[in-house]
Order: sequence, then C-alpha cells, then structure tokens
Amino acid sequence: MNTSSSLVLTADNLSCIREERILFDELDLQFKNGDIWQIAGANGTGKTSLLRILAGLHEPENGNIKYKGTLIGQCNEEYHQDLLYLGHSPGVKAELTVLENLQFNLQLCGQNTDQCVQLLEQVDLYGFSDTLAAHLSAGQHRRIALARLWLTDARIWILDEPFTAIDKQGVKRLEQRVLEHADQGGIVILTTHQDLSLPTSRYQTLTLERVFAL
Ligand SMILES: Nc1ncnc2c1ncn2[C@@H]1O[C@H](COP(=O)(O)OP(=O)(O)OP(=O)(O)O)[C@@H](O)[C@H]1O
Repeated sequence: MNTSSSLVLTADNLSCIREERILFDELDLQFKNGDIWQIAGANGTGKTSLLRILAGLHEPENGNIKYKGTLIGQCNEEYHQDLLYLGHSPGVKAELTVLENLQFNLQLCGQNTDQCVQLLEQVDLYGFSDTLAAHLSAGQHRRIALARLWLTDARIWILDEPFTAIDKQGVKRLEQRVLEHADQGGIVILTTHQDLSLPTSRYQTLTLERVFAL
C-alpha cells in the first residue's frame, strides 16, 4: 500500500548545484516504511550530494525535505535520532583496537558492551579483537563502521557506498541486514556501483544522469 499517510520522508523539488553544474533539478522523492532505494549513477553524478542533502548535512539549492510532514530543520532532534548516516569515511578510530572501537560504538548506541563478541562474529572480525584499527585491511576497517547496522535503533539508514572494499560474503550479509531492517519497517537509502542481489521487487533504483554546466 502506498498511501501518503505511510510516507515518512519526502523530498520536494530538490535541486543541487556544485561548481556551476546542475547535479539534479526538480527531484521529487518519497520514502515510506519498508522501502529500500538504491541511488545509482556514474562517478560525479551527485549521489553523495543527494544523500548528504537527505541527511540534512548539506543545503539544497532549492526544495525541501520533510520527515513525517515536518521540515527536517524544524524536527529538532527527532530526525537525527531516527537517522543513521554512514558516509564515505567510516568514522573508525585508528588508534583503538577493533574491540575498543566496537565497545565505543556500543556505548554510543547506549547498549551493553557484553554484546561485543557477538558483534565481532556478525561482522566477521573474530580473532582481530586486539588488532589496532590502523593495522586492518580496508574492508576490515569498513566492517567496524558497518557494525553499527547491527546496533542502531534508527529507522532511516542512509548509507554511502556501504559495500566498498567488502568481500562477496560480506556484501551478502549486509544485503540481508538491509532487507531485515526494511522488513521490520525501516527505510534504507544507499548508493552502490554494484548490482544488488536482493529480489528486484524488493527495492527501487533512482539513477542520476551525467551533470551538465549552467
Ligand atoms: N564540497 C564540494 N564542493 C564543491 N563541489 C563538490 C563538493 N562535493 C562534491 N562536489 C562536486 O559535485 C559533483 C558530484 O559529487 P558527488 O560526490 O555527489 O558525486 P557521486 O555521484 O557521489 O560520485 P562518486 O560515484 O564518484 O562517489 C562532483 O563533480 C564533485 O566535484
């Protein structure tokens, strides 16, 4: 059912200009509970810019974003409490071990640090608990950041290239996690240059086209 009452996040008439290039213009988007959206497009077409605008981290040239009918700038803390944004830089502390990073994330999410062992298994970092994050591979480093997908209570996930540097098995696991979240009524908006292997009926794709100059 796609009624306006089930719309949680809406973007109206969005446009974004960077370096005198229109990245997108008059974009209307509607996200409802259970939605998975893939934002696709070639390098530089504005995928990250769009995600940052949706997350309230960058102002669009025109248009607005509403969360449950209220402009996100007027939602006070509610929108940010309900949002998990994972950007390009994973937000992992290089000087801490894997375990310390996970404990830090658990504390940030107000959760019991006893779950660390389970979390290490979920992100396939078992055996690396005492390794400094600075000494991990790119994919292992990213897995620490992605562990937040197993911790968060946020309803809306905005994930910028979550699969980068992740191996096939890891991607499968992440896709399952994304599906599970959406099946529980969450919303996932993600960018990826890879094809998703989720059932095509289960997600929608928005493809941004090449930029053009003003
Ligand atoms: N902070 C910024 N200041 C000026 N221009 C920017 C800024 N961030 C991005 N741009 C420009 O906006 C355009 C789109 O960038 P964006 O990162 O949104 O693209 P993308 O589709 O996510 O690309 P990729 O697939 O390479 O990650 C690029 O041409 C980029 O140079």
